[in-house]
Amino acid sequence: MCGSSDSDSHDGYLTSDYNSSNSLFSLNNGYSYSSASLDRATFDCQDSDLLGNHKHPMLSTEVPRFISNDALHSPITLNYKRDNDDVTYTNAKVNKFMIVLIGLPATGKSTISSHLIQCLKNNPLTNSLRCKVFNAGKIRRQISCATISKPLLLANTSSEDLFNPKNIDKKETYARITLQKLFHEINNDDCDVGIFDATNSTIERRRFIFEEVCSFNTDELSTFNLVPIVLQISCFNRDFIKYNIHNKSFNEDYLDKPYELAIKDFAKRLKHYYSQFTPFSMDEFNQIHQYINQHEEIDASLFFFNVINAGIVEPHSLSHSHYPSTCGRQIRDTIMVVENFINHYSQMFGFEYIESVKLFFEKFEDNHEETLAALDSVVNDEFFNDLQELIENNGFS
Ligand SMILES: Nc1ncnc2c1ncn2[C@@H]1O[C@H](COP(=O)(O)OP(=O)(O)O)[C@@H](O)[C@H]1O
Ligand SMILES: O=P(O)(O)OC[C@H]1O[C@@](CO)(OP(=O)(O)O)[C@@H](O)[C@@H]1O
Repeated sequence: MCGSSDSDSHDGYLTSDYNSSNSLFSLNNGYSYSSASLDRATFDCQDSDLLGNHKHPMLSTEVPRFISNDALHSPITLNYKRDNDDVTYTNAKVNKFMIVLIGLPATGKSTISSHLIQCLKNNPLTNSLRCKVFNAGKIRRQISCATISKPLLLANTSSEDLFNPKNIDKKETYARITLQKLFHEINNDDCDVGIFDATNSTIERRRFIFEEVCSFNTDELSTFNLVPIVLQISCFNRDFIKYNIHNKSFNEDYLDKPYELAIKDFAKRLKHYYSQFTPFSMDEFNQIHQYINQHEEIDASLFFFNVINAGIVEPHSLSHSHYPSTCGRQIRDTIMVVENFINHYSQMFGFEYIESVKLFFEKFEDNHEETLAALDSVVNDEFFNDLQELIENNGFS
């Protein structure tokens, strides 16, 4: 066990000075932002042994050959007939789903979201659900590009750096706008599964999100009930991280930047995130569940899944599901499909990804291109040791 322990902070969570009138989601005031109290809650680190895996890159392990190409390419579907007449209601409201992603930058959150959507679309139980990703980075770029018409201005000073913890308020604003967009589209019945794609890397952020979910669900004017699913994406393998950083240097933030500058900037961003990140734990799950039950005055549903190292680390012991006592078929079906996706992620998508990583490094070693040398010079052992130290200083080892 690691991380601080402070029993008062449990109360801080449960007695946040939050109310529906200062909610982000308010049908009467669609553009207000709440200021939830940000007391730090207790964190009981149950995943600490996993974080230690940095020291043992797993790429040397052969990708299992028993997986056929078919299994790699076609998402597994369940032989289970959907009963279209069975619509689940909670508090007389129709259920919709919100997937709250958690994970450091470049762990694969956006990629795995698109895989999940593919899987939901391919399953007869869930293919009628309209899924949409709400990406905080995309919203940030839309807003900042509209004002400065550039992909991302690289910061020269810490006060210019959006990802420096000093500037957390700016970053929170983009996240809130993104969340607001998700609630708005759910409420307008434009979407049935909203994926909130952001790092959601602090307990404070997650507390805010769940306060908003409660506010949405208890708002008399809203017609829908949101069923929250936490999906934590972790990546501890150094080769995976390095490959992902390389790919991140081509995203919209860096379109107009030279490769080396992009790599350096993204590496700096990662360090900021490692210094603040708190993984989601069962302790936090229980606190959130208790909070939702109290505020919604029902036996609320809450689900928690993990994808670790592209699914090659078995996450079963970390996942947790709380089905409400009167759980309808639609919730059970949807969760079953999500659970199936998680449990078979490596076969469906993970091994193919690992093949790409292996190919990348093989090519990299055979033909050490000048531009890629920049990757080695920035994302090296020293960098990984710094990340390890940052996360340890943050209370995890
Ligand atoms: N599971 C995965 N399958 C395929 N590619 C992946 C996977 N995870 C990461 N990647 C690669 O890493 C890059 C960064 O992943 P991304 O999904 O953008 O991470 P995040 O959303 O967590 O910042 C992607 O562009 C992709 O090339
Ligand atoms: O506000 P948080 O939760 O950090 O998440 C949003 C941030 O995550 C990032 C992290 O790199 O997402 P993305 O890579 O998907 O664009 C930033 O672009 C974005 O501003």
